[in-house]
Amino acid sequence: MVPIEIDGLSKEFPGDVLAVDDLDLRIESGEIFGFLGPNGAGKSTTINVLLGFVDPTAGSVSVLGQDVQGSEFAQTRHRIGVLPEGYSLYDRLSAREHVDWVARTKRADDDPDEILERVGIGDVADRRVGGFSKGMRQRLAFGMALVGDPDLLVLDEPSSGLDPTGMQEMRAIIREEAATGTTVFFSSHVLPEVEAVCDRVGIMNDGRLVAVDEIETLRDEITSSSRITLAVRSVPDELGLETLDGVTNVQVDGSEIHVDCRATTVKPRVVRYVDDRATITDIVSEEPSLEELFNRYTGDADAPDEEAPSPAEVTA
Ligand SMILES: Nc1ncnc2c1ncn2[C@@H]1O[C@H](COP(=O)(O)OP(=O)(O)OP(=O)(O)O)[C@@H](O)[C@H]1O
Repeated sequence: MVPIEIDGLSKEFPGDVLAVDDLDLRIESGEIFGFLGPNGAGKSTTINVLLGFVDPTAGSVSVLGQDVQGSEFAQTRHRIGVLPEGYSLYDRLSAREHVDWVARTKRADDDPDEILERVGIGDVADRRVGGFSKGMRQRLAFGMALVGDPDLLVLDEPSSGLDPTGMQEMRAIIREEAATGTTVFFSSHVLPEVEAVCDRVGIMNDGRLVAVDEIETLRDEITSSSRITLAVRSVPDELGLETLDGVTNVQVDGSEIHVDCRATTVKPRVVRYVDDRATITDIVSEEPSLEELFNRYTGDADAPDEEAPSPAEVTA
């Protein structure tokens, strides 16, 4: 059974807003999938369709083997752990009461204290949530998503409000969940977090999925962005590196040779080529960051977590 299968999904909102445009996506069991895109790209809409909260305008979506529009889907929801965007908590209830409430709704026998301990707020289990900081609320919402040992975790911006330690702890839990076969689908603007934990990423832009693959493969697809710098004792005259297949640019700066390659796989050939002609004293290999990939695929020169651009400003 494929945990998430999306075929030709489109969602149009009134006012001619095409939030999701003909999306095909398949997520495999146990996979940690990062769903990226600038503000307004269509991530939350896709997630809302996945959870059966929003009906598609076109296409079909099946989650844990069930059509999200079918009458059986209500039961399937119990097997999904969700951390939605803009979740609400009850200020007068304690953290334990929140987890307990989800456990009862899901008919799960989890020990709320164990869950709260796991997400790092075991010591405030009895405190009313009204006085919680943003990070504490986020940890609680994440804990609520973990109730019932879900087969699928759908997390919308899970690290929002978390400090670096909180992010690390959340990543560790995500990995633990995936190791036991849980599929994790999460949207994020925090690119290092995505890079650290995801098997594959999908990049949405203006309602369309503009890239989907392992980060390494996406890197390789970005031409001339993969750079290697070789320090040599002395640069030979007429090195001729430009003629090497896959090399897109060569710059010599003193005793350093900067070489742009079409793919990371070209780099070993560059090293061998130079090694045959000079004495190499140092090698520095640079990869484009996920942020560069993101900007490249979304055509957005600004940082991805800047203020929301209008849909018209987000171009493919
Ligand atoms: N209920 C709605 N009614 C009308 N338009 C909507 C509705 N929900 C979303 N949209 C529009 O659909 C587009 C996609 O929005 P969506 O919230 O899916 O983007 P997103 O990628 O999740 O953005 P963000 O990163 O800002 O959360 C936007 O243009 C948004 O204004």
